[in-house]
Amino acid sequence: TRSTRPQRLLKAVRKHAARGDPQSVISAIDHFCRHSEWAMNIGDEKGSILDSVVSELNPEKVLELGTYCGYSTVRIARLLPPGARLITLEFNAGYAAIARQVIAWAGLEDRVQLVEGASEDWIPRMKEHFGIETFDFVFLDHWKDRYLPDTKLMEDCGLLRKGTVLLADNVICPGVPDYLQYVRNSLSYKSCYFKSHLEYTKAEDGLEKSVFLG
Ligand SMILES: Nc1ncnc2c1ncn2CCCCCNC(=O)c1cc(-c2ccc(F)cc2)cc(O)c1O
Ligand SMILES: [Mg+2]
Repeated sequence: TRSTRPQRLLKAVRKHAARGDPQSVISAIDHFCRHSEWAMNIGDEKGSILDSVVSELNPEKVLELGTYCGYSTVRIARLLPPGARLITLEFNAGYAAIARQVIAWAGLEDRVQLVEGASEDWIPRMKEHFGIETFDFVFLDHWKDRYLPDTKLMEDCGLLRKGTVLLADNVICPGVPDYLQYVRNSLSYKSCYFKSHLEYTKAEDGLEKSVFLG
């Protein structure tokens, strides 16, 4: 049977990236998506904005919603100190299987925990299952109609603290209007928009950075 796009992306990583070298994994995926097949990774342009937010914050506890092939997982994890932990949730078993291998190829498996399942099922279990009190940084890149309900769920589960940063991908394309309206109008968030482009295209997209005020 035909291979899947994530399988072809992993093959390109194995062919062109050096084991244990996260930057070469990032470059191999960006090259594949620009010159072979578009894929819904955050990409290099929005990825640089993600890098700057993570580097400035230096988070210890990170949650990523929506792993896909692990591109943003690698971008974030490569910037974390070895003691820091990144938990990434992926609903699709096929994507998760590829992401595990991409993360391992980058040599970052020691600070990444990939969990298969739906965000709404796992968010309420973060404390008892992973011993997490609160997250310092949350990257939202999963189903666009789950951004808002999952943010409210994280609030209700006490997973956000004064200063926790939420960074949301695709706030223009595909778009998350209900989430944007909430974080931009709620007195519990200080929000700002980073204008950019949809990965590997000229279409507008951007990231919304929202600091939880407690
Ligand atoms: N743990 C969990 N819980 C719930 N859902 C979960 C999950 N884990 C995964 N999912 C399910 C997410 C499926 C992928 C989400 N991302 C997207 O849908 C996405 C789409 C585009 C796009 C833009 C323009 C186009 F023309 C076409 C596509 C770009 C992006 O950067 C995207 O992130
Ligand atoms: Mg995205």
